[in-house]
Amino acid sequence: MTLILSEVELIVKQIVFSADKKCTGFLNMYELVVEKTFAGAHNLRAYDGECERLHGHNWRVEVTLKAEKLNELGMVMDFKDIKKRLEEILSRFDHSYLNELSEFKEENPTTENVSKVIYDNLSEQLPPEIFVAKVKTWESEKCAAAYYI
Ligand SMILES: Nc1nc2c(c(=O)[nH]1)N=C([C@H](O)[C@H](O)COP(=O)(O)OP(=O)(O)OP(=O)(O)O)CN2
Repeated sequence: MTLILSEVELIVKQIVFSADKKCTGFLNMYELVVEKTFAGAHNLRAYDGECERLHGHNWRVEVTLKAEKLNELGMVMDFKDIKKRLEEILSRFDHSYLNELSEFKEENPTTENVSKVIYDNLSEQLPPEIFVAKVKTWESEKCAAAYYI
């Protein structure tokens, strides 16, 4: 039952997206994935355990874009372009103490929140025909959290 409900929810979201962005269909999409890394320190406020203390990670960020149509070059978006935008966003995070950034003054810089901040930042920059389907951030080789439509 849970699976069926989440599938319905996904389809409804895609229909809403299609209506918002004036796309005609929602089943056949192109997908583009790029990946970048950064090194950043953080501590999780109010966390009952060692993660409350200052520590660092080599984070890996995977961004998935989707579009219904390709541009005149046959691309969702040039890899160079999306990588540059992602790099610009991550340049603020790289070699920084994430808790000190404005985005994480109130919210804890968890992997979930890091993904959401990147998702929101990128979404603001993209033209309406391209959307950020998912941002998945890896805090370590085995732990990741994603924010997605
Ligand atoms: N849902 C989340 N859980 C945790 C997050 C998070 O961002 N989202 N973050 C942490 C801490 O940052 C912690 O440093 C990472 O925890 P963990 O993966 O357990 O790291 P370890 O290096 O201690 O892993 P081991 O496999 O135990 O060596 C915690 N939870």
